[in-house]
Amino acid sequence: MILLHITLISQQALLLETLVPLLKTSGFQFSCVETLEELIANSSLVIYAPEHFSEVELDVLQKHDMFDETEWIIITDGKPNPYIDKLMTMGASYHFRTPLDIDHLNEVLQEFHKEFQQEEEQKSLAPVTSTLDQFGLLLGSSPVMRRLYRLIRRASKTDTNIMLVGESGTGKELAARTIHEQSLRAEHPFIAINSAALTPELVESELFGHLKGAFTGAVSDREGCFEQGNEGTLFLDEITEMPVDLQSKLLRVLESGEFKRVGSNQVKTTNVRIIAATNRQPISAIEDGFLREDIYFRLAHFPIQLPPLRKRGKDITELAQHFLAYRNSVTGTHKVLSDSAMQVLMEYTWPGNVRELKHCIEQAHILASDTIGPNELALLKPDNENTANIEDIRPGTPLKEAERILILATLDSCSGNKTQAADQLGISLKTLYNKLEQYSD
Ligand SMILES: Nc1ncnc2c1ncn2[C@@H]1O[C@H](COP(=O)(O)OP(=O)(O)OP(=O)(O)O)[C@@H](O)[C@H]1O
Repeated sequence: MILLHITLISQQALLLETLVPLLKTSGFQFSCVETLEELIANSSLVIYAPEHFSEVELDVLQKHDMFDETEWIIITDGKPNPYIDKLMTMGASYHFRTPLDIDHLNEVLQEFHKEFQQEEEQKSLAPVTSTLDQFGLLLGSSPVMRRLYRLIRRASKTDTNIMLVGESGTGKELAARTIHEQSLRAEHPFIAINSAALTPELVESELFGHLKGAFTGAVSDREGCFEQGNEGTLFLDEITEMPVDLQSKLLRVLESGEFKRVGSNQVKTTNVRIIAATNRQPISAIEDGFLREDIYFRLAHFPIQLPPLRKRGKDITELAQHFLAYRNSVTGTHKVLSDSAMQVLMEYTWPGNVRELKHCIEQAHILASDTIGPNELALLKPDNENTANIEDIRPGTPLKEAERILILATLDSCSGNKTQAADQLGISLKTLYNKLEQYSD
């Protein structure tokens, strides 16, 4: 049996009297200490009931990254305290106020116990291709990823709309699928739509469907995502690229659950959960006119930030090992990464995040005979043909090749931000997507 540990930190006699019997029978291994400093490592869950909570305690928690691997339940007398608010934004799970609702607390403990146990069981079943933790479809063991897993776990239990914010290639779609698969809607469809990859007319018809003859090319009636995804989850990727007038229509559906197919007057109803994603920071997208403020507030009950790969420390090399192990298993090879290649991977800034890393390893696996060294990390080499070197454009360079180099170089100078690159190049985001797709073939 897996033993999970819970620690209570409190010096309050009355509270101890109520809590100790509950915790002793909660299924966790239990210990009780008086101060934060005495907290032992490897508790899965901590219940912290400080008499006073000030900047000093907050500092201790922050300094030791105490939220990275442990779930925290805070108990206070409920008086307003800005440091407690900060604590909650740092990743504490629950805040209970005295007098305690013991039944609710017990429910929460049982939920955590079940979740932890499932996690441990999954870990022991996982194939040993790497040492990375996996949560749903996401891989990564870094503190920032663990925090993300916690947020996702909490979000999955609710039915509110969600906004995922993160650079391109950080795994927003994987996160959305994970939330869906862990939610009560898991048995129903997950429908993904990328607003940037469609023309404004098509986005509307994709979302709401259309009647035959509603526009040129509408040769038959068609269901949109809101109908197909009824009872399920609708993933709206690149929401900030959706035309603003369409965002108003979307807002109406979010408020009323009602919509009309393009070309129809018949009102239909839908029950979908929206998970929207963007690689722009929402507040600046609102300021720049790319996102309606009201839609942001509708969607951002639960804003979740996905960390860029460069902030994920050792995840970089472990993900590289994971992608390599996968290629090895598919092709029956045993190729390895050299230490110097690992060093190069750690030093690179990864503007394209995990997607870029995956492609880089896949390509290196093809190029290397046994050992992948810095030379095989093709995407990172400045003189490689895949790298866009603007000096390579000369009179006589084939137009298509010049265009490819220019597009990739612009994307590189915008740190992988496609919207910004498309703006600078004077082309639509849709065109940029299409071009990049051609280059990846
Ligand atoms: N944490 C992760 N673990 C494993 N694979 C990942 C992770 N994050 C991203 N990937 C891989 O990287 C690629 C891009 O992921 P995904 O499409 O989810 O990113 P995104 O943030 O939605 O990108 P974009 O904004 O460009 O649409 C996929 O191949 C995915 O499998």
